[in-house]
Amino acid sequence: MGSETEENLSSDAQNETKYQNGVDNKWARAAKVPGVTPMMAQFLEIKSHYPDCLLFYRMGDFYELFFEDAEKAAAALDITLTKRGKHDGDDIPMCGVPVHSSEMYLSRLIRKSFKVAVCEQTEDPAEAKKRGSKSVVRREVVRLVTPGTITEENLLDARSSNYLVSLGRAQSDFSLAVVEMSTGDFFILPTKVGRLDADLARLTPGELIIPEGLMDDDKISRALFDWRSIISPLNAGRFDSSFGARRLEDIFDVATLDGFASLTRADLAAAGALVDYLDDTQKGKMPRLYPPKRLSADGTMMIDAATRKSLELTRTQNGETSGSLLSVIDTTLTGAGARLLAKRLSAPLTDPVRINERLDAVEYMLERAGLRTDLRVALKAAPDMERALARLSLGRGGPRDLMAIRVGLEAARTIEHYLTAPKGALEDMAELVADAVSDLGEHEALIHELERALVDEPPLITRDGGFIRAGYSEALDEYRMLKDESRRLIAALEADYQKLTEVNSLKIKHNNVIGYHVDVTAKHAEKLMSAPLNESFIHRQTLANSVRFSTSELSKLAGKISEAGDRALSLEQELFGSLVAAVLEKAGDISIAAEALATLDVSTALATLAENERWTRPDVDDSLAFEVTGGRHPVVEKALRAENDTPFVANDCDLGPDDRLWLITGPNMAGKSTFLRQNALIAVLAQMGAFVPAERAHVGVVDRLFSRVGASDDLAHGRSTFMVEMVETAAILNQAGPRSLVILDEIGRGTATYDGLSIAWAAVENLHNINQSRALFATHYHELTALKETLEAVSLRSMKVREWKGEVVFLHEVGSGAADRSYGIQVAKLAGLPPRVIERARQVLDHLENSDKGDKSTGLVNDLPLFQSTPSYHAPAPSGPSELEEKLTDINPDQLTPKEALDLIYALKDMLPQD
Ligand SMILES: Nc1ncnc2c1ncn2[C@@H]1O[C@H](COP(=O)(O)OP(=O)(O)OP(=O)(O)O)[C@@H](O)[C@H]1O
Repeated sequence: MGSETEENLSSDAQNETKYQNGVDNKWARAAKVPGVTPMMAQFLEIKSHYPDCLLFYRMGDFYELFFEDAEKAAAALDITLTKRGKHDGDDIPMCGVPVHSSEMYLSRLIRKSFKVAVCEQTEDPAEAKKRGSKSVVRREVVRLVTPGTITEENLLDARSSNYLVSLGRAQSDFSLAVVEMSTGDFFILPTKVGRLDADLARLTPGELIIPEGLMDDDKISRALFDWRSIISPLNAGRFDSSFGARRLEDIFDVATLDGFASLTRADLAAAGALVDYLDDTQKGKMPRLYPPKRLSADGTMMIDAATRKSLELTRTQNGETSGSLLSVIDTTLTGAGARLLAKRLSAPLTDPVRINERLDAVEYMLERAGLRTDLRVALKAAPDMERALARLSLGRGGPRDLMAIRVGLEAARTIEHYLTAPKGALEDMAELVADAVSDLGEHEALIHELERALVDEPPLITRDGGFIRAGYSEALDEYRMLKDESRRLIAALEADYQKLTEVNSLKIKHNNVIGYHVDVTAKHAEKLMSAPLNESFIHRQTLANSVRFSTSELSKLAGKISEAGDRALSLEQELFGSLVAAVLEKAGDISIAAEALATLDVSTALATLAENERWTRPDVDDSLAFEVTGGRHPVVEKALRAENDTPFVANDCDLGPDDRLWLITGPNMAGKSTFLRQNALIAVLAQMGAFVPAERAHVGVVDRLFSRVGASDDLAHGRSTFMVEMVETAAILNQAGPRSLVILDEIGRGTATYDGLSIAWAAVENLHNINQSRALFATHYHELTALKETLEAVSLRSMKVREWKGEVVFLHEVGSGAADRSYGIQVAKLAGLPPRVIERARQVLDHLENSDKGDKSTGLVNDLPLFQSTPSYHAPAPSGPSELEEKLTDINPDQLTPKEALDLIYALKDMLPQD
């Protein structure tokens, strides 16, 4: 395809969607080019409806991709790009993936945010032939696979949620509708442009659908900037609120939505478009959805994207899960439990009552070690019922999904027994645990049915049968017996034929091409091909070492076997259908039980964590206290332990009304950032309902948490380090209130000293007087400590260090008062800056500290010309080859054995000056 067409193509693809009536895009036009083959015309016609998807076009055992789809997929999957035929004079690029391993390729494409339209052959090629020799087999897109709508076990991460989110708008109101297709969770989160980024950061969706044209609004486009790679713009007509209301009424089969939480127009716009998109991608097979819950944004701690990133709640700054807070606290045993824990961590609560309910459940488990061990053994065996159920309801489930339900319900039964069996258990049970017990429910009939029906280790898919247990269906047993019986008859026939032909090596064999046949070696073939045996034995095939025959008796028997096999298979599939129906009938109760298991998993996991790590229950209330005794940073503590078993130094933090703004000074590497972050993490942990890494903690609920700890360039946004820092600081100073907790680390350091100091100064004043938040402010500007005189709630703290033989030793202890010096040069020395640079820096520092007026740096140049003052830092001129150099000259590397070479390296190292 020429480059001119290429250009038209991309703009076409963006502007056109399949929802326009009568598609007229480059694909539709290409289908009409003279000379296009019927197959290519069909491909182009189908592709014209899915311009923004890669079209997996089924051809036999492969999905083929053509044109730019092929180029994109070949690059993304690292597979060979070839060509097939020509279109309008140009080669058609092509690549293909085998159907049997297509899931692996799909998962790679989905991870790279592609969408795939799966186009299958929907008629038998023989049928197509009847319409004429040139007719093409009918094909249809049966499913759109998009990052937010996958349900397959191997495409999903078992331990994290995969949300599909839709953004609806009605004038200035915004709403996010959220579905997790793999579990049926459906909720609505009202939002505002200002908190859109924070809300999305809380959800980290796999895919975000928005009305086309929304990004034209500058503010919205800025808020959505970080999410651009997962956005699918859809025709704005699909975000109409009255259309949305009708869609929801249809799906939930209700005449009015009044029974649901009252939904605003923005909610309906978002939810309607979401449901419509699901319907569309699943080609009418709607997943089972719970009625939407409307979450109140007020019920959770607001944490913006920058804060989440800086605190590394669920991912580290590099995007990895390992090393995040979640990775350290996650000791859950089930996928659903892990997902629930991540959800709680992403949305800590602000209502002390609800927080304490969660804490009660953790404490309940903590106090009962024996019970907890039993529960954890049972939980470990519990499969992911939520996801199995979703696959079954979409018609994508298999026998193992039924098995997952059975085993999951059995685990629920065992767990319920453990929880309720002890005497008096119900009386002092924590409320959430008691709720979970009642939610586990009673599923005896279904368990029993599935136990009777399924073999112990069923196959993944239904295609080949073999998953129904003998004894479950008389008819099935009979077909199976017939099949076995016929097999026995075949064995008998083989013996008969051996006798008849007097060929003892004669065998009856089976293969997929010619089915059952008589097989003899070439040596005996002649006998069977001559009279009288040739009357019964009909020659089929001659191979190098054997010759194959069929007989009418054998064909009859084979027919019986295959008939019995077919009947058995279709009966098994029928039985599968009824079992799925029986499960789906109880879907609501099963989901509730699955959720209860997840809650218990989280409570027991957090209790286990608390016990192992010596974490304590925080006091959480409505006060404005933030009082932590002996607090630790869970991730740094774990890293120190793993590295060299260094103990973590615990520190207190008390942001009472008179001391609500701590100004912390101290050298680099002394542990300021760690201290700041650990207090933010303690607030998050406490409010998600977990125990905290401290001896004691009293947390008055925090409504918004802000953290600006270190910054880096944001090249994608075209922002320098300083700009990023200022944008984030602006967000804090504009939004934080008296109930907020603010963590600010070294703001203003990315610019000229006085500018930076002035900004930091003004920021502290603003935080103290206007925002009045509880705040930890770490700085290198010792000048700021003067603010203590004018701002009454400012408290000065410093990281303690000790000097020892000119070196600085970090104690990692937070003490009162300001730091006496910054020790920057000592730290630089530790980092390995050359001694001459360190010495020179000391001179410069002395000079700066001693000159107190005028332009210090001009004075510096005059007083301390660099090269005049540093000759002694050059290494003394060598007077001849050193011992080391001599030794090196003597070495002949080619004559050394590896062992000698190693010894030599040790010897050379020993010769280095011992300084
Ligand atoms: N309380 C502590 N107990 C033990 N080790 C600690 C403690 N706090 C910090 N450390 C160790 O010190 C290192 C530096 O800590 P941190 O990054 O918090 O220092 P900083 O003062 O913020 O430095 P900078 O100003 O250079 O960012 C940590 O990586 C950790 O290994």
